[in-house]
Amino acid sequence: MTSPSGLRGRVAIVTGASRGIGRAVAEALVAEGARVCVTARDADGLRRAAAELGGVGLAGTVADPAHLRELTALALREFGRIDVVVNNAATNQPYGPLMDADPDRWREAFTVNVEAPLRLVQYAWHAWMGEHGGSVVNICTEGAGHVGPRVGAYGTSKAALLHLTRQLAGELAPRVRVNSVSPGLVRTEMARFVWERAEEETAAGLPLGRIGEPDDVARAVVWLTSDAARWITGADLLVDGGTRVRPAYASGTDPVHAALRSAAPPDSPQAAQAP
Ligand SMILES: NC(=O)c1ccc[n+]([C@@H]2O[C@H](COP(=O)([O-])OP(=O)(O)OC[C@H]3O[C@@H](n4cnc5c(N)ncnc54)[C@H](O)[C@@H]3O)[C@@H](O)[C@H]2O)c1
Repeated sequence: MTSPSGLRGRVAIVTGASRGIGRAVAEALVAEGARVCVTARDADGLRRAAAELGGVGLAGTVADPAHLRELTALALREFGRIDVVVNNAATNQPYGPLMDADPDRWREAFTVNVEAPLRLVQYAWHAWMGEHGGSVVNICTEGAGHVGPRVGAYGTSKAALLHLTRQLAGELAPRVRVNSVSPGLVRTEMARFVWERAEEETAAGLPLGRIGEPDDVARAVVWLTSDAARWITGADLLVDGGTRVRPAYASGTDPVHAALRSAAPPDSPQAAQAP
């Protein structure tokens, strides 16, 4: 029987899958009947994850193109096809002000967060997807549009990944769909330094009233890879509890919205008397 998502029997490569969002994505894909080939730097965590997922794993860094080539070869050798690539692994060190940015760390952000996703898609395209089709999801961030303290390299690299997503969507259509998911604050190790300090305030400022869990993001990723999203490419799906509508509906402090709230509705008697 085919699954409604069309993912049963398909094969997915997921990077950064030993924990957090990547792990949840791999679990959700397996729940849909897909087989997974996973990678992460942490060899023990990855071995455990691959075993629990019933998939295969190869520990290493996505910064190394040879590792990505081996990963692609492993998926083909073990499963004979590659239908889905999820570029999830990323580095997010607090880099400090850009005027003091260390060139090596700046390069690291772009190597891991931008170049590695491109390389993996290149290898998967040439090995399988270019001929047989497939779908790619890049994990960006809701924060890519914001200017923030100490995160300039990360934000800039993720903004580049957003554009890479659109560029690839154009170049690889109609064979391969390429989309991105942009999470807000999610309870993972990477963001621990934020949610440990500011979970309550962040949740209070979100229309949906809580920070994200890895599975919230995984469901969106799986949907984008599935046949349900078959006419979607080049899109970015925000999975963020409503961050973009926060000023209007949650904080009530935006002066424009305060003025709008106090203005009379167009069919009220006050509005009719207005000059
Ligand atoms: N957690 C959040 O609030 C949040 C918000 C927006 C975007 N994101 C994005 O979600 C994605 C997943 O982040 P997370 O929060 O689950 O992080 P995490 O730190 O919990 O997990 C990261 C995973 O990536 C792997 N990884 C990191 N660098 C790697 C490398 N060079 N090579 C191979 N594997 C590597 C780690 O081993 C781990 O498995 C990232 O792209 C991140 O930028 C996270």
